Amino acid sequence: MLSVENLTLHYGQSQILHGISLGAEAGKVTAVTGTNGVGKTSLLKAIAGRHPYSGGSITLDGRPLGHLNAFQAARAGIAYVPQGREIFPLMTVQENLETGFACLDRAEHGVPEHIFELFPILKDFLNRRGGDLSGGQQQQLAIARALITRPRVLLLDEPTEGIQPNIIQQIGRVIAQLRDGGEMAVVLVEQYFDFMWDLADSFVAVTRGEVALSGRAGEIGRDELLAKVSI
Ligand SMILES: Nc1ncnc2c1ncn2[C@@H]1O[C@H](COP(=O)(O)OP(=O)(O)OP(=O)(O)O)[C@@H](O)[C@H]1O
Repeated sequence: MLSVENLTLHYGQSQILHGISLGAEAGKVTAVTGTNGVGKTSLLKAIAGRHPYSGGSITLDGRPLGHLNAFQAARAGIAYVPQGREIFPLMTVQENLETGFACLDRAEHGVPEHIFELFPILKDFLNRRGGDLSGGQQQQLAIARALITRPRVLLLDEPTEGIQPNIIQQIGRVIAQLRDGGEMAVVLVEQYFDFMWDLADSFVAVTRGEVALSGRAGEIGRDELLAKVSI
C-alpha cells in the first residue's frame, strides 16, 4: 500500500501541491484526474523521486520513504511511466528495456517473458530503434521498461495521450491484467474520463493542487466526478 499524506510541493516560490493525500492499494487501480496544470504530474514526480516535495510524507507498506531520488525510489519499488513516454529514440527496443536494469541487482538482469506476453509487438521489434516505433508502441515500450524493475507501485502519467483507440484498449487490458495480478498498486493519472472511469477502483480528483473529491468506485457518482474535472 502506497500512502501519500498531506503532500506539498513547490517550484521555487510557487506552491503547486497544497496538502494532497491519497492511498493506492496493491491489486487496485487508483485514478488521479483533473484538468491541465492542477499538479497531477507534479504529484507523480514527487512520489517517483523526480522532484522534491516540501512537506508531508510518502510511505510504502507502512515504511516512510523519506526524500528519495529517482534511483532510490525505483529501488524501493516505485516505477514511473512519464507523460510523453521518454523512451530513448536512438536505442533499440532491447536497449530501452535494459535501461530498466539500472536499479536492479545483477542477478535480476533479464527481461521476464511475461513482458512479451503483455506486449507481443515488442518481441518482434527488439532490434528496432525506439524512435521508429509508433506512439502507441512507444507507450507499450515505456510501460514494459517500467515493469522490468518489478515494481510494487506503477505510476502511469496519461498513458492514452496521443494514442490511437485500438492501442488504448490494449493498454487498458494490460493495466487490468497487472491489477488483477494482485501484487502491484497502479496509480493512473488520466484525463480520458471514460477510460479511467471504466478501469479504476478508486478516484482522486485534483483541482489547483488539492483533492477536490475522492472515493471508491461504487461510492462516487460519475457525474459528481465529471463535474470536478471539467473546466
Ligand atoms: N519545472 C517546473 N517549474 C515551474 N513550474 C512548473 C514546473 N513543472 C510544472 N510547473 C507548473 O506546475 C503546475 C502543475 O503542473 P503539472 O504538470 O504538475 O500539472 P498537470 O496536472 O500534470 O497538468 P497536465 O495535465 O497539463 O500535464 C503548472 O502550473 C505548471 O506550469
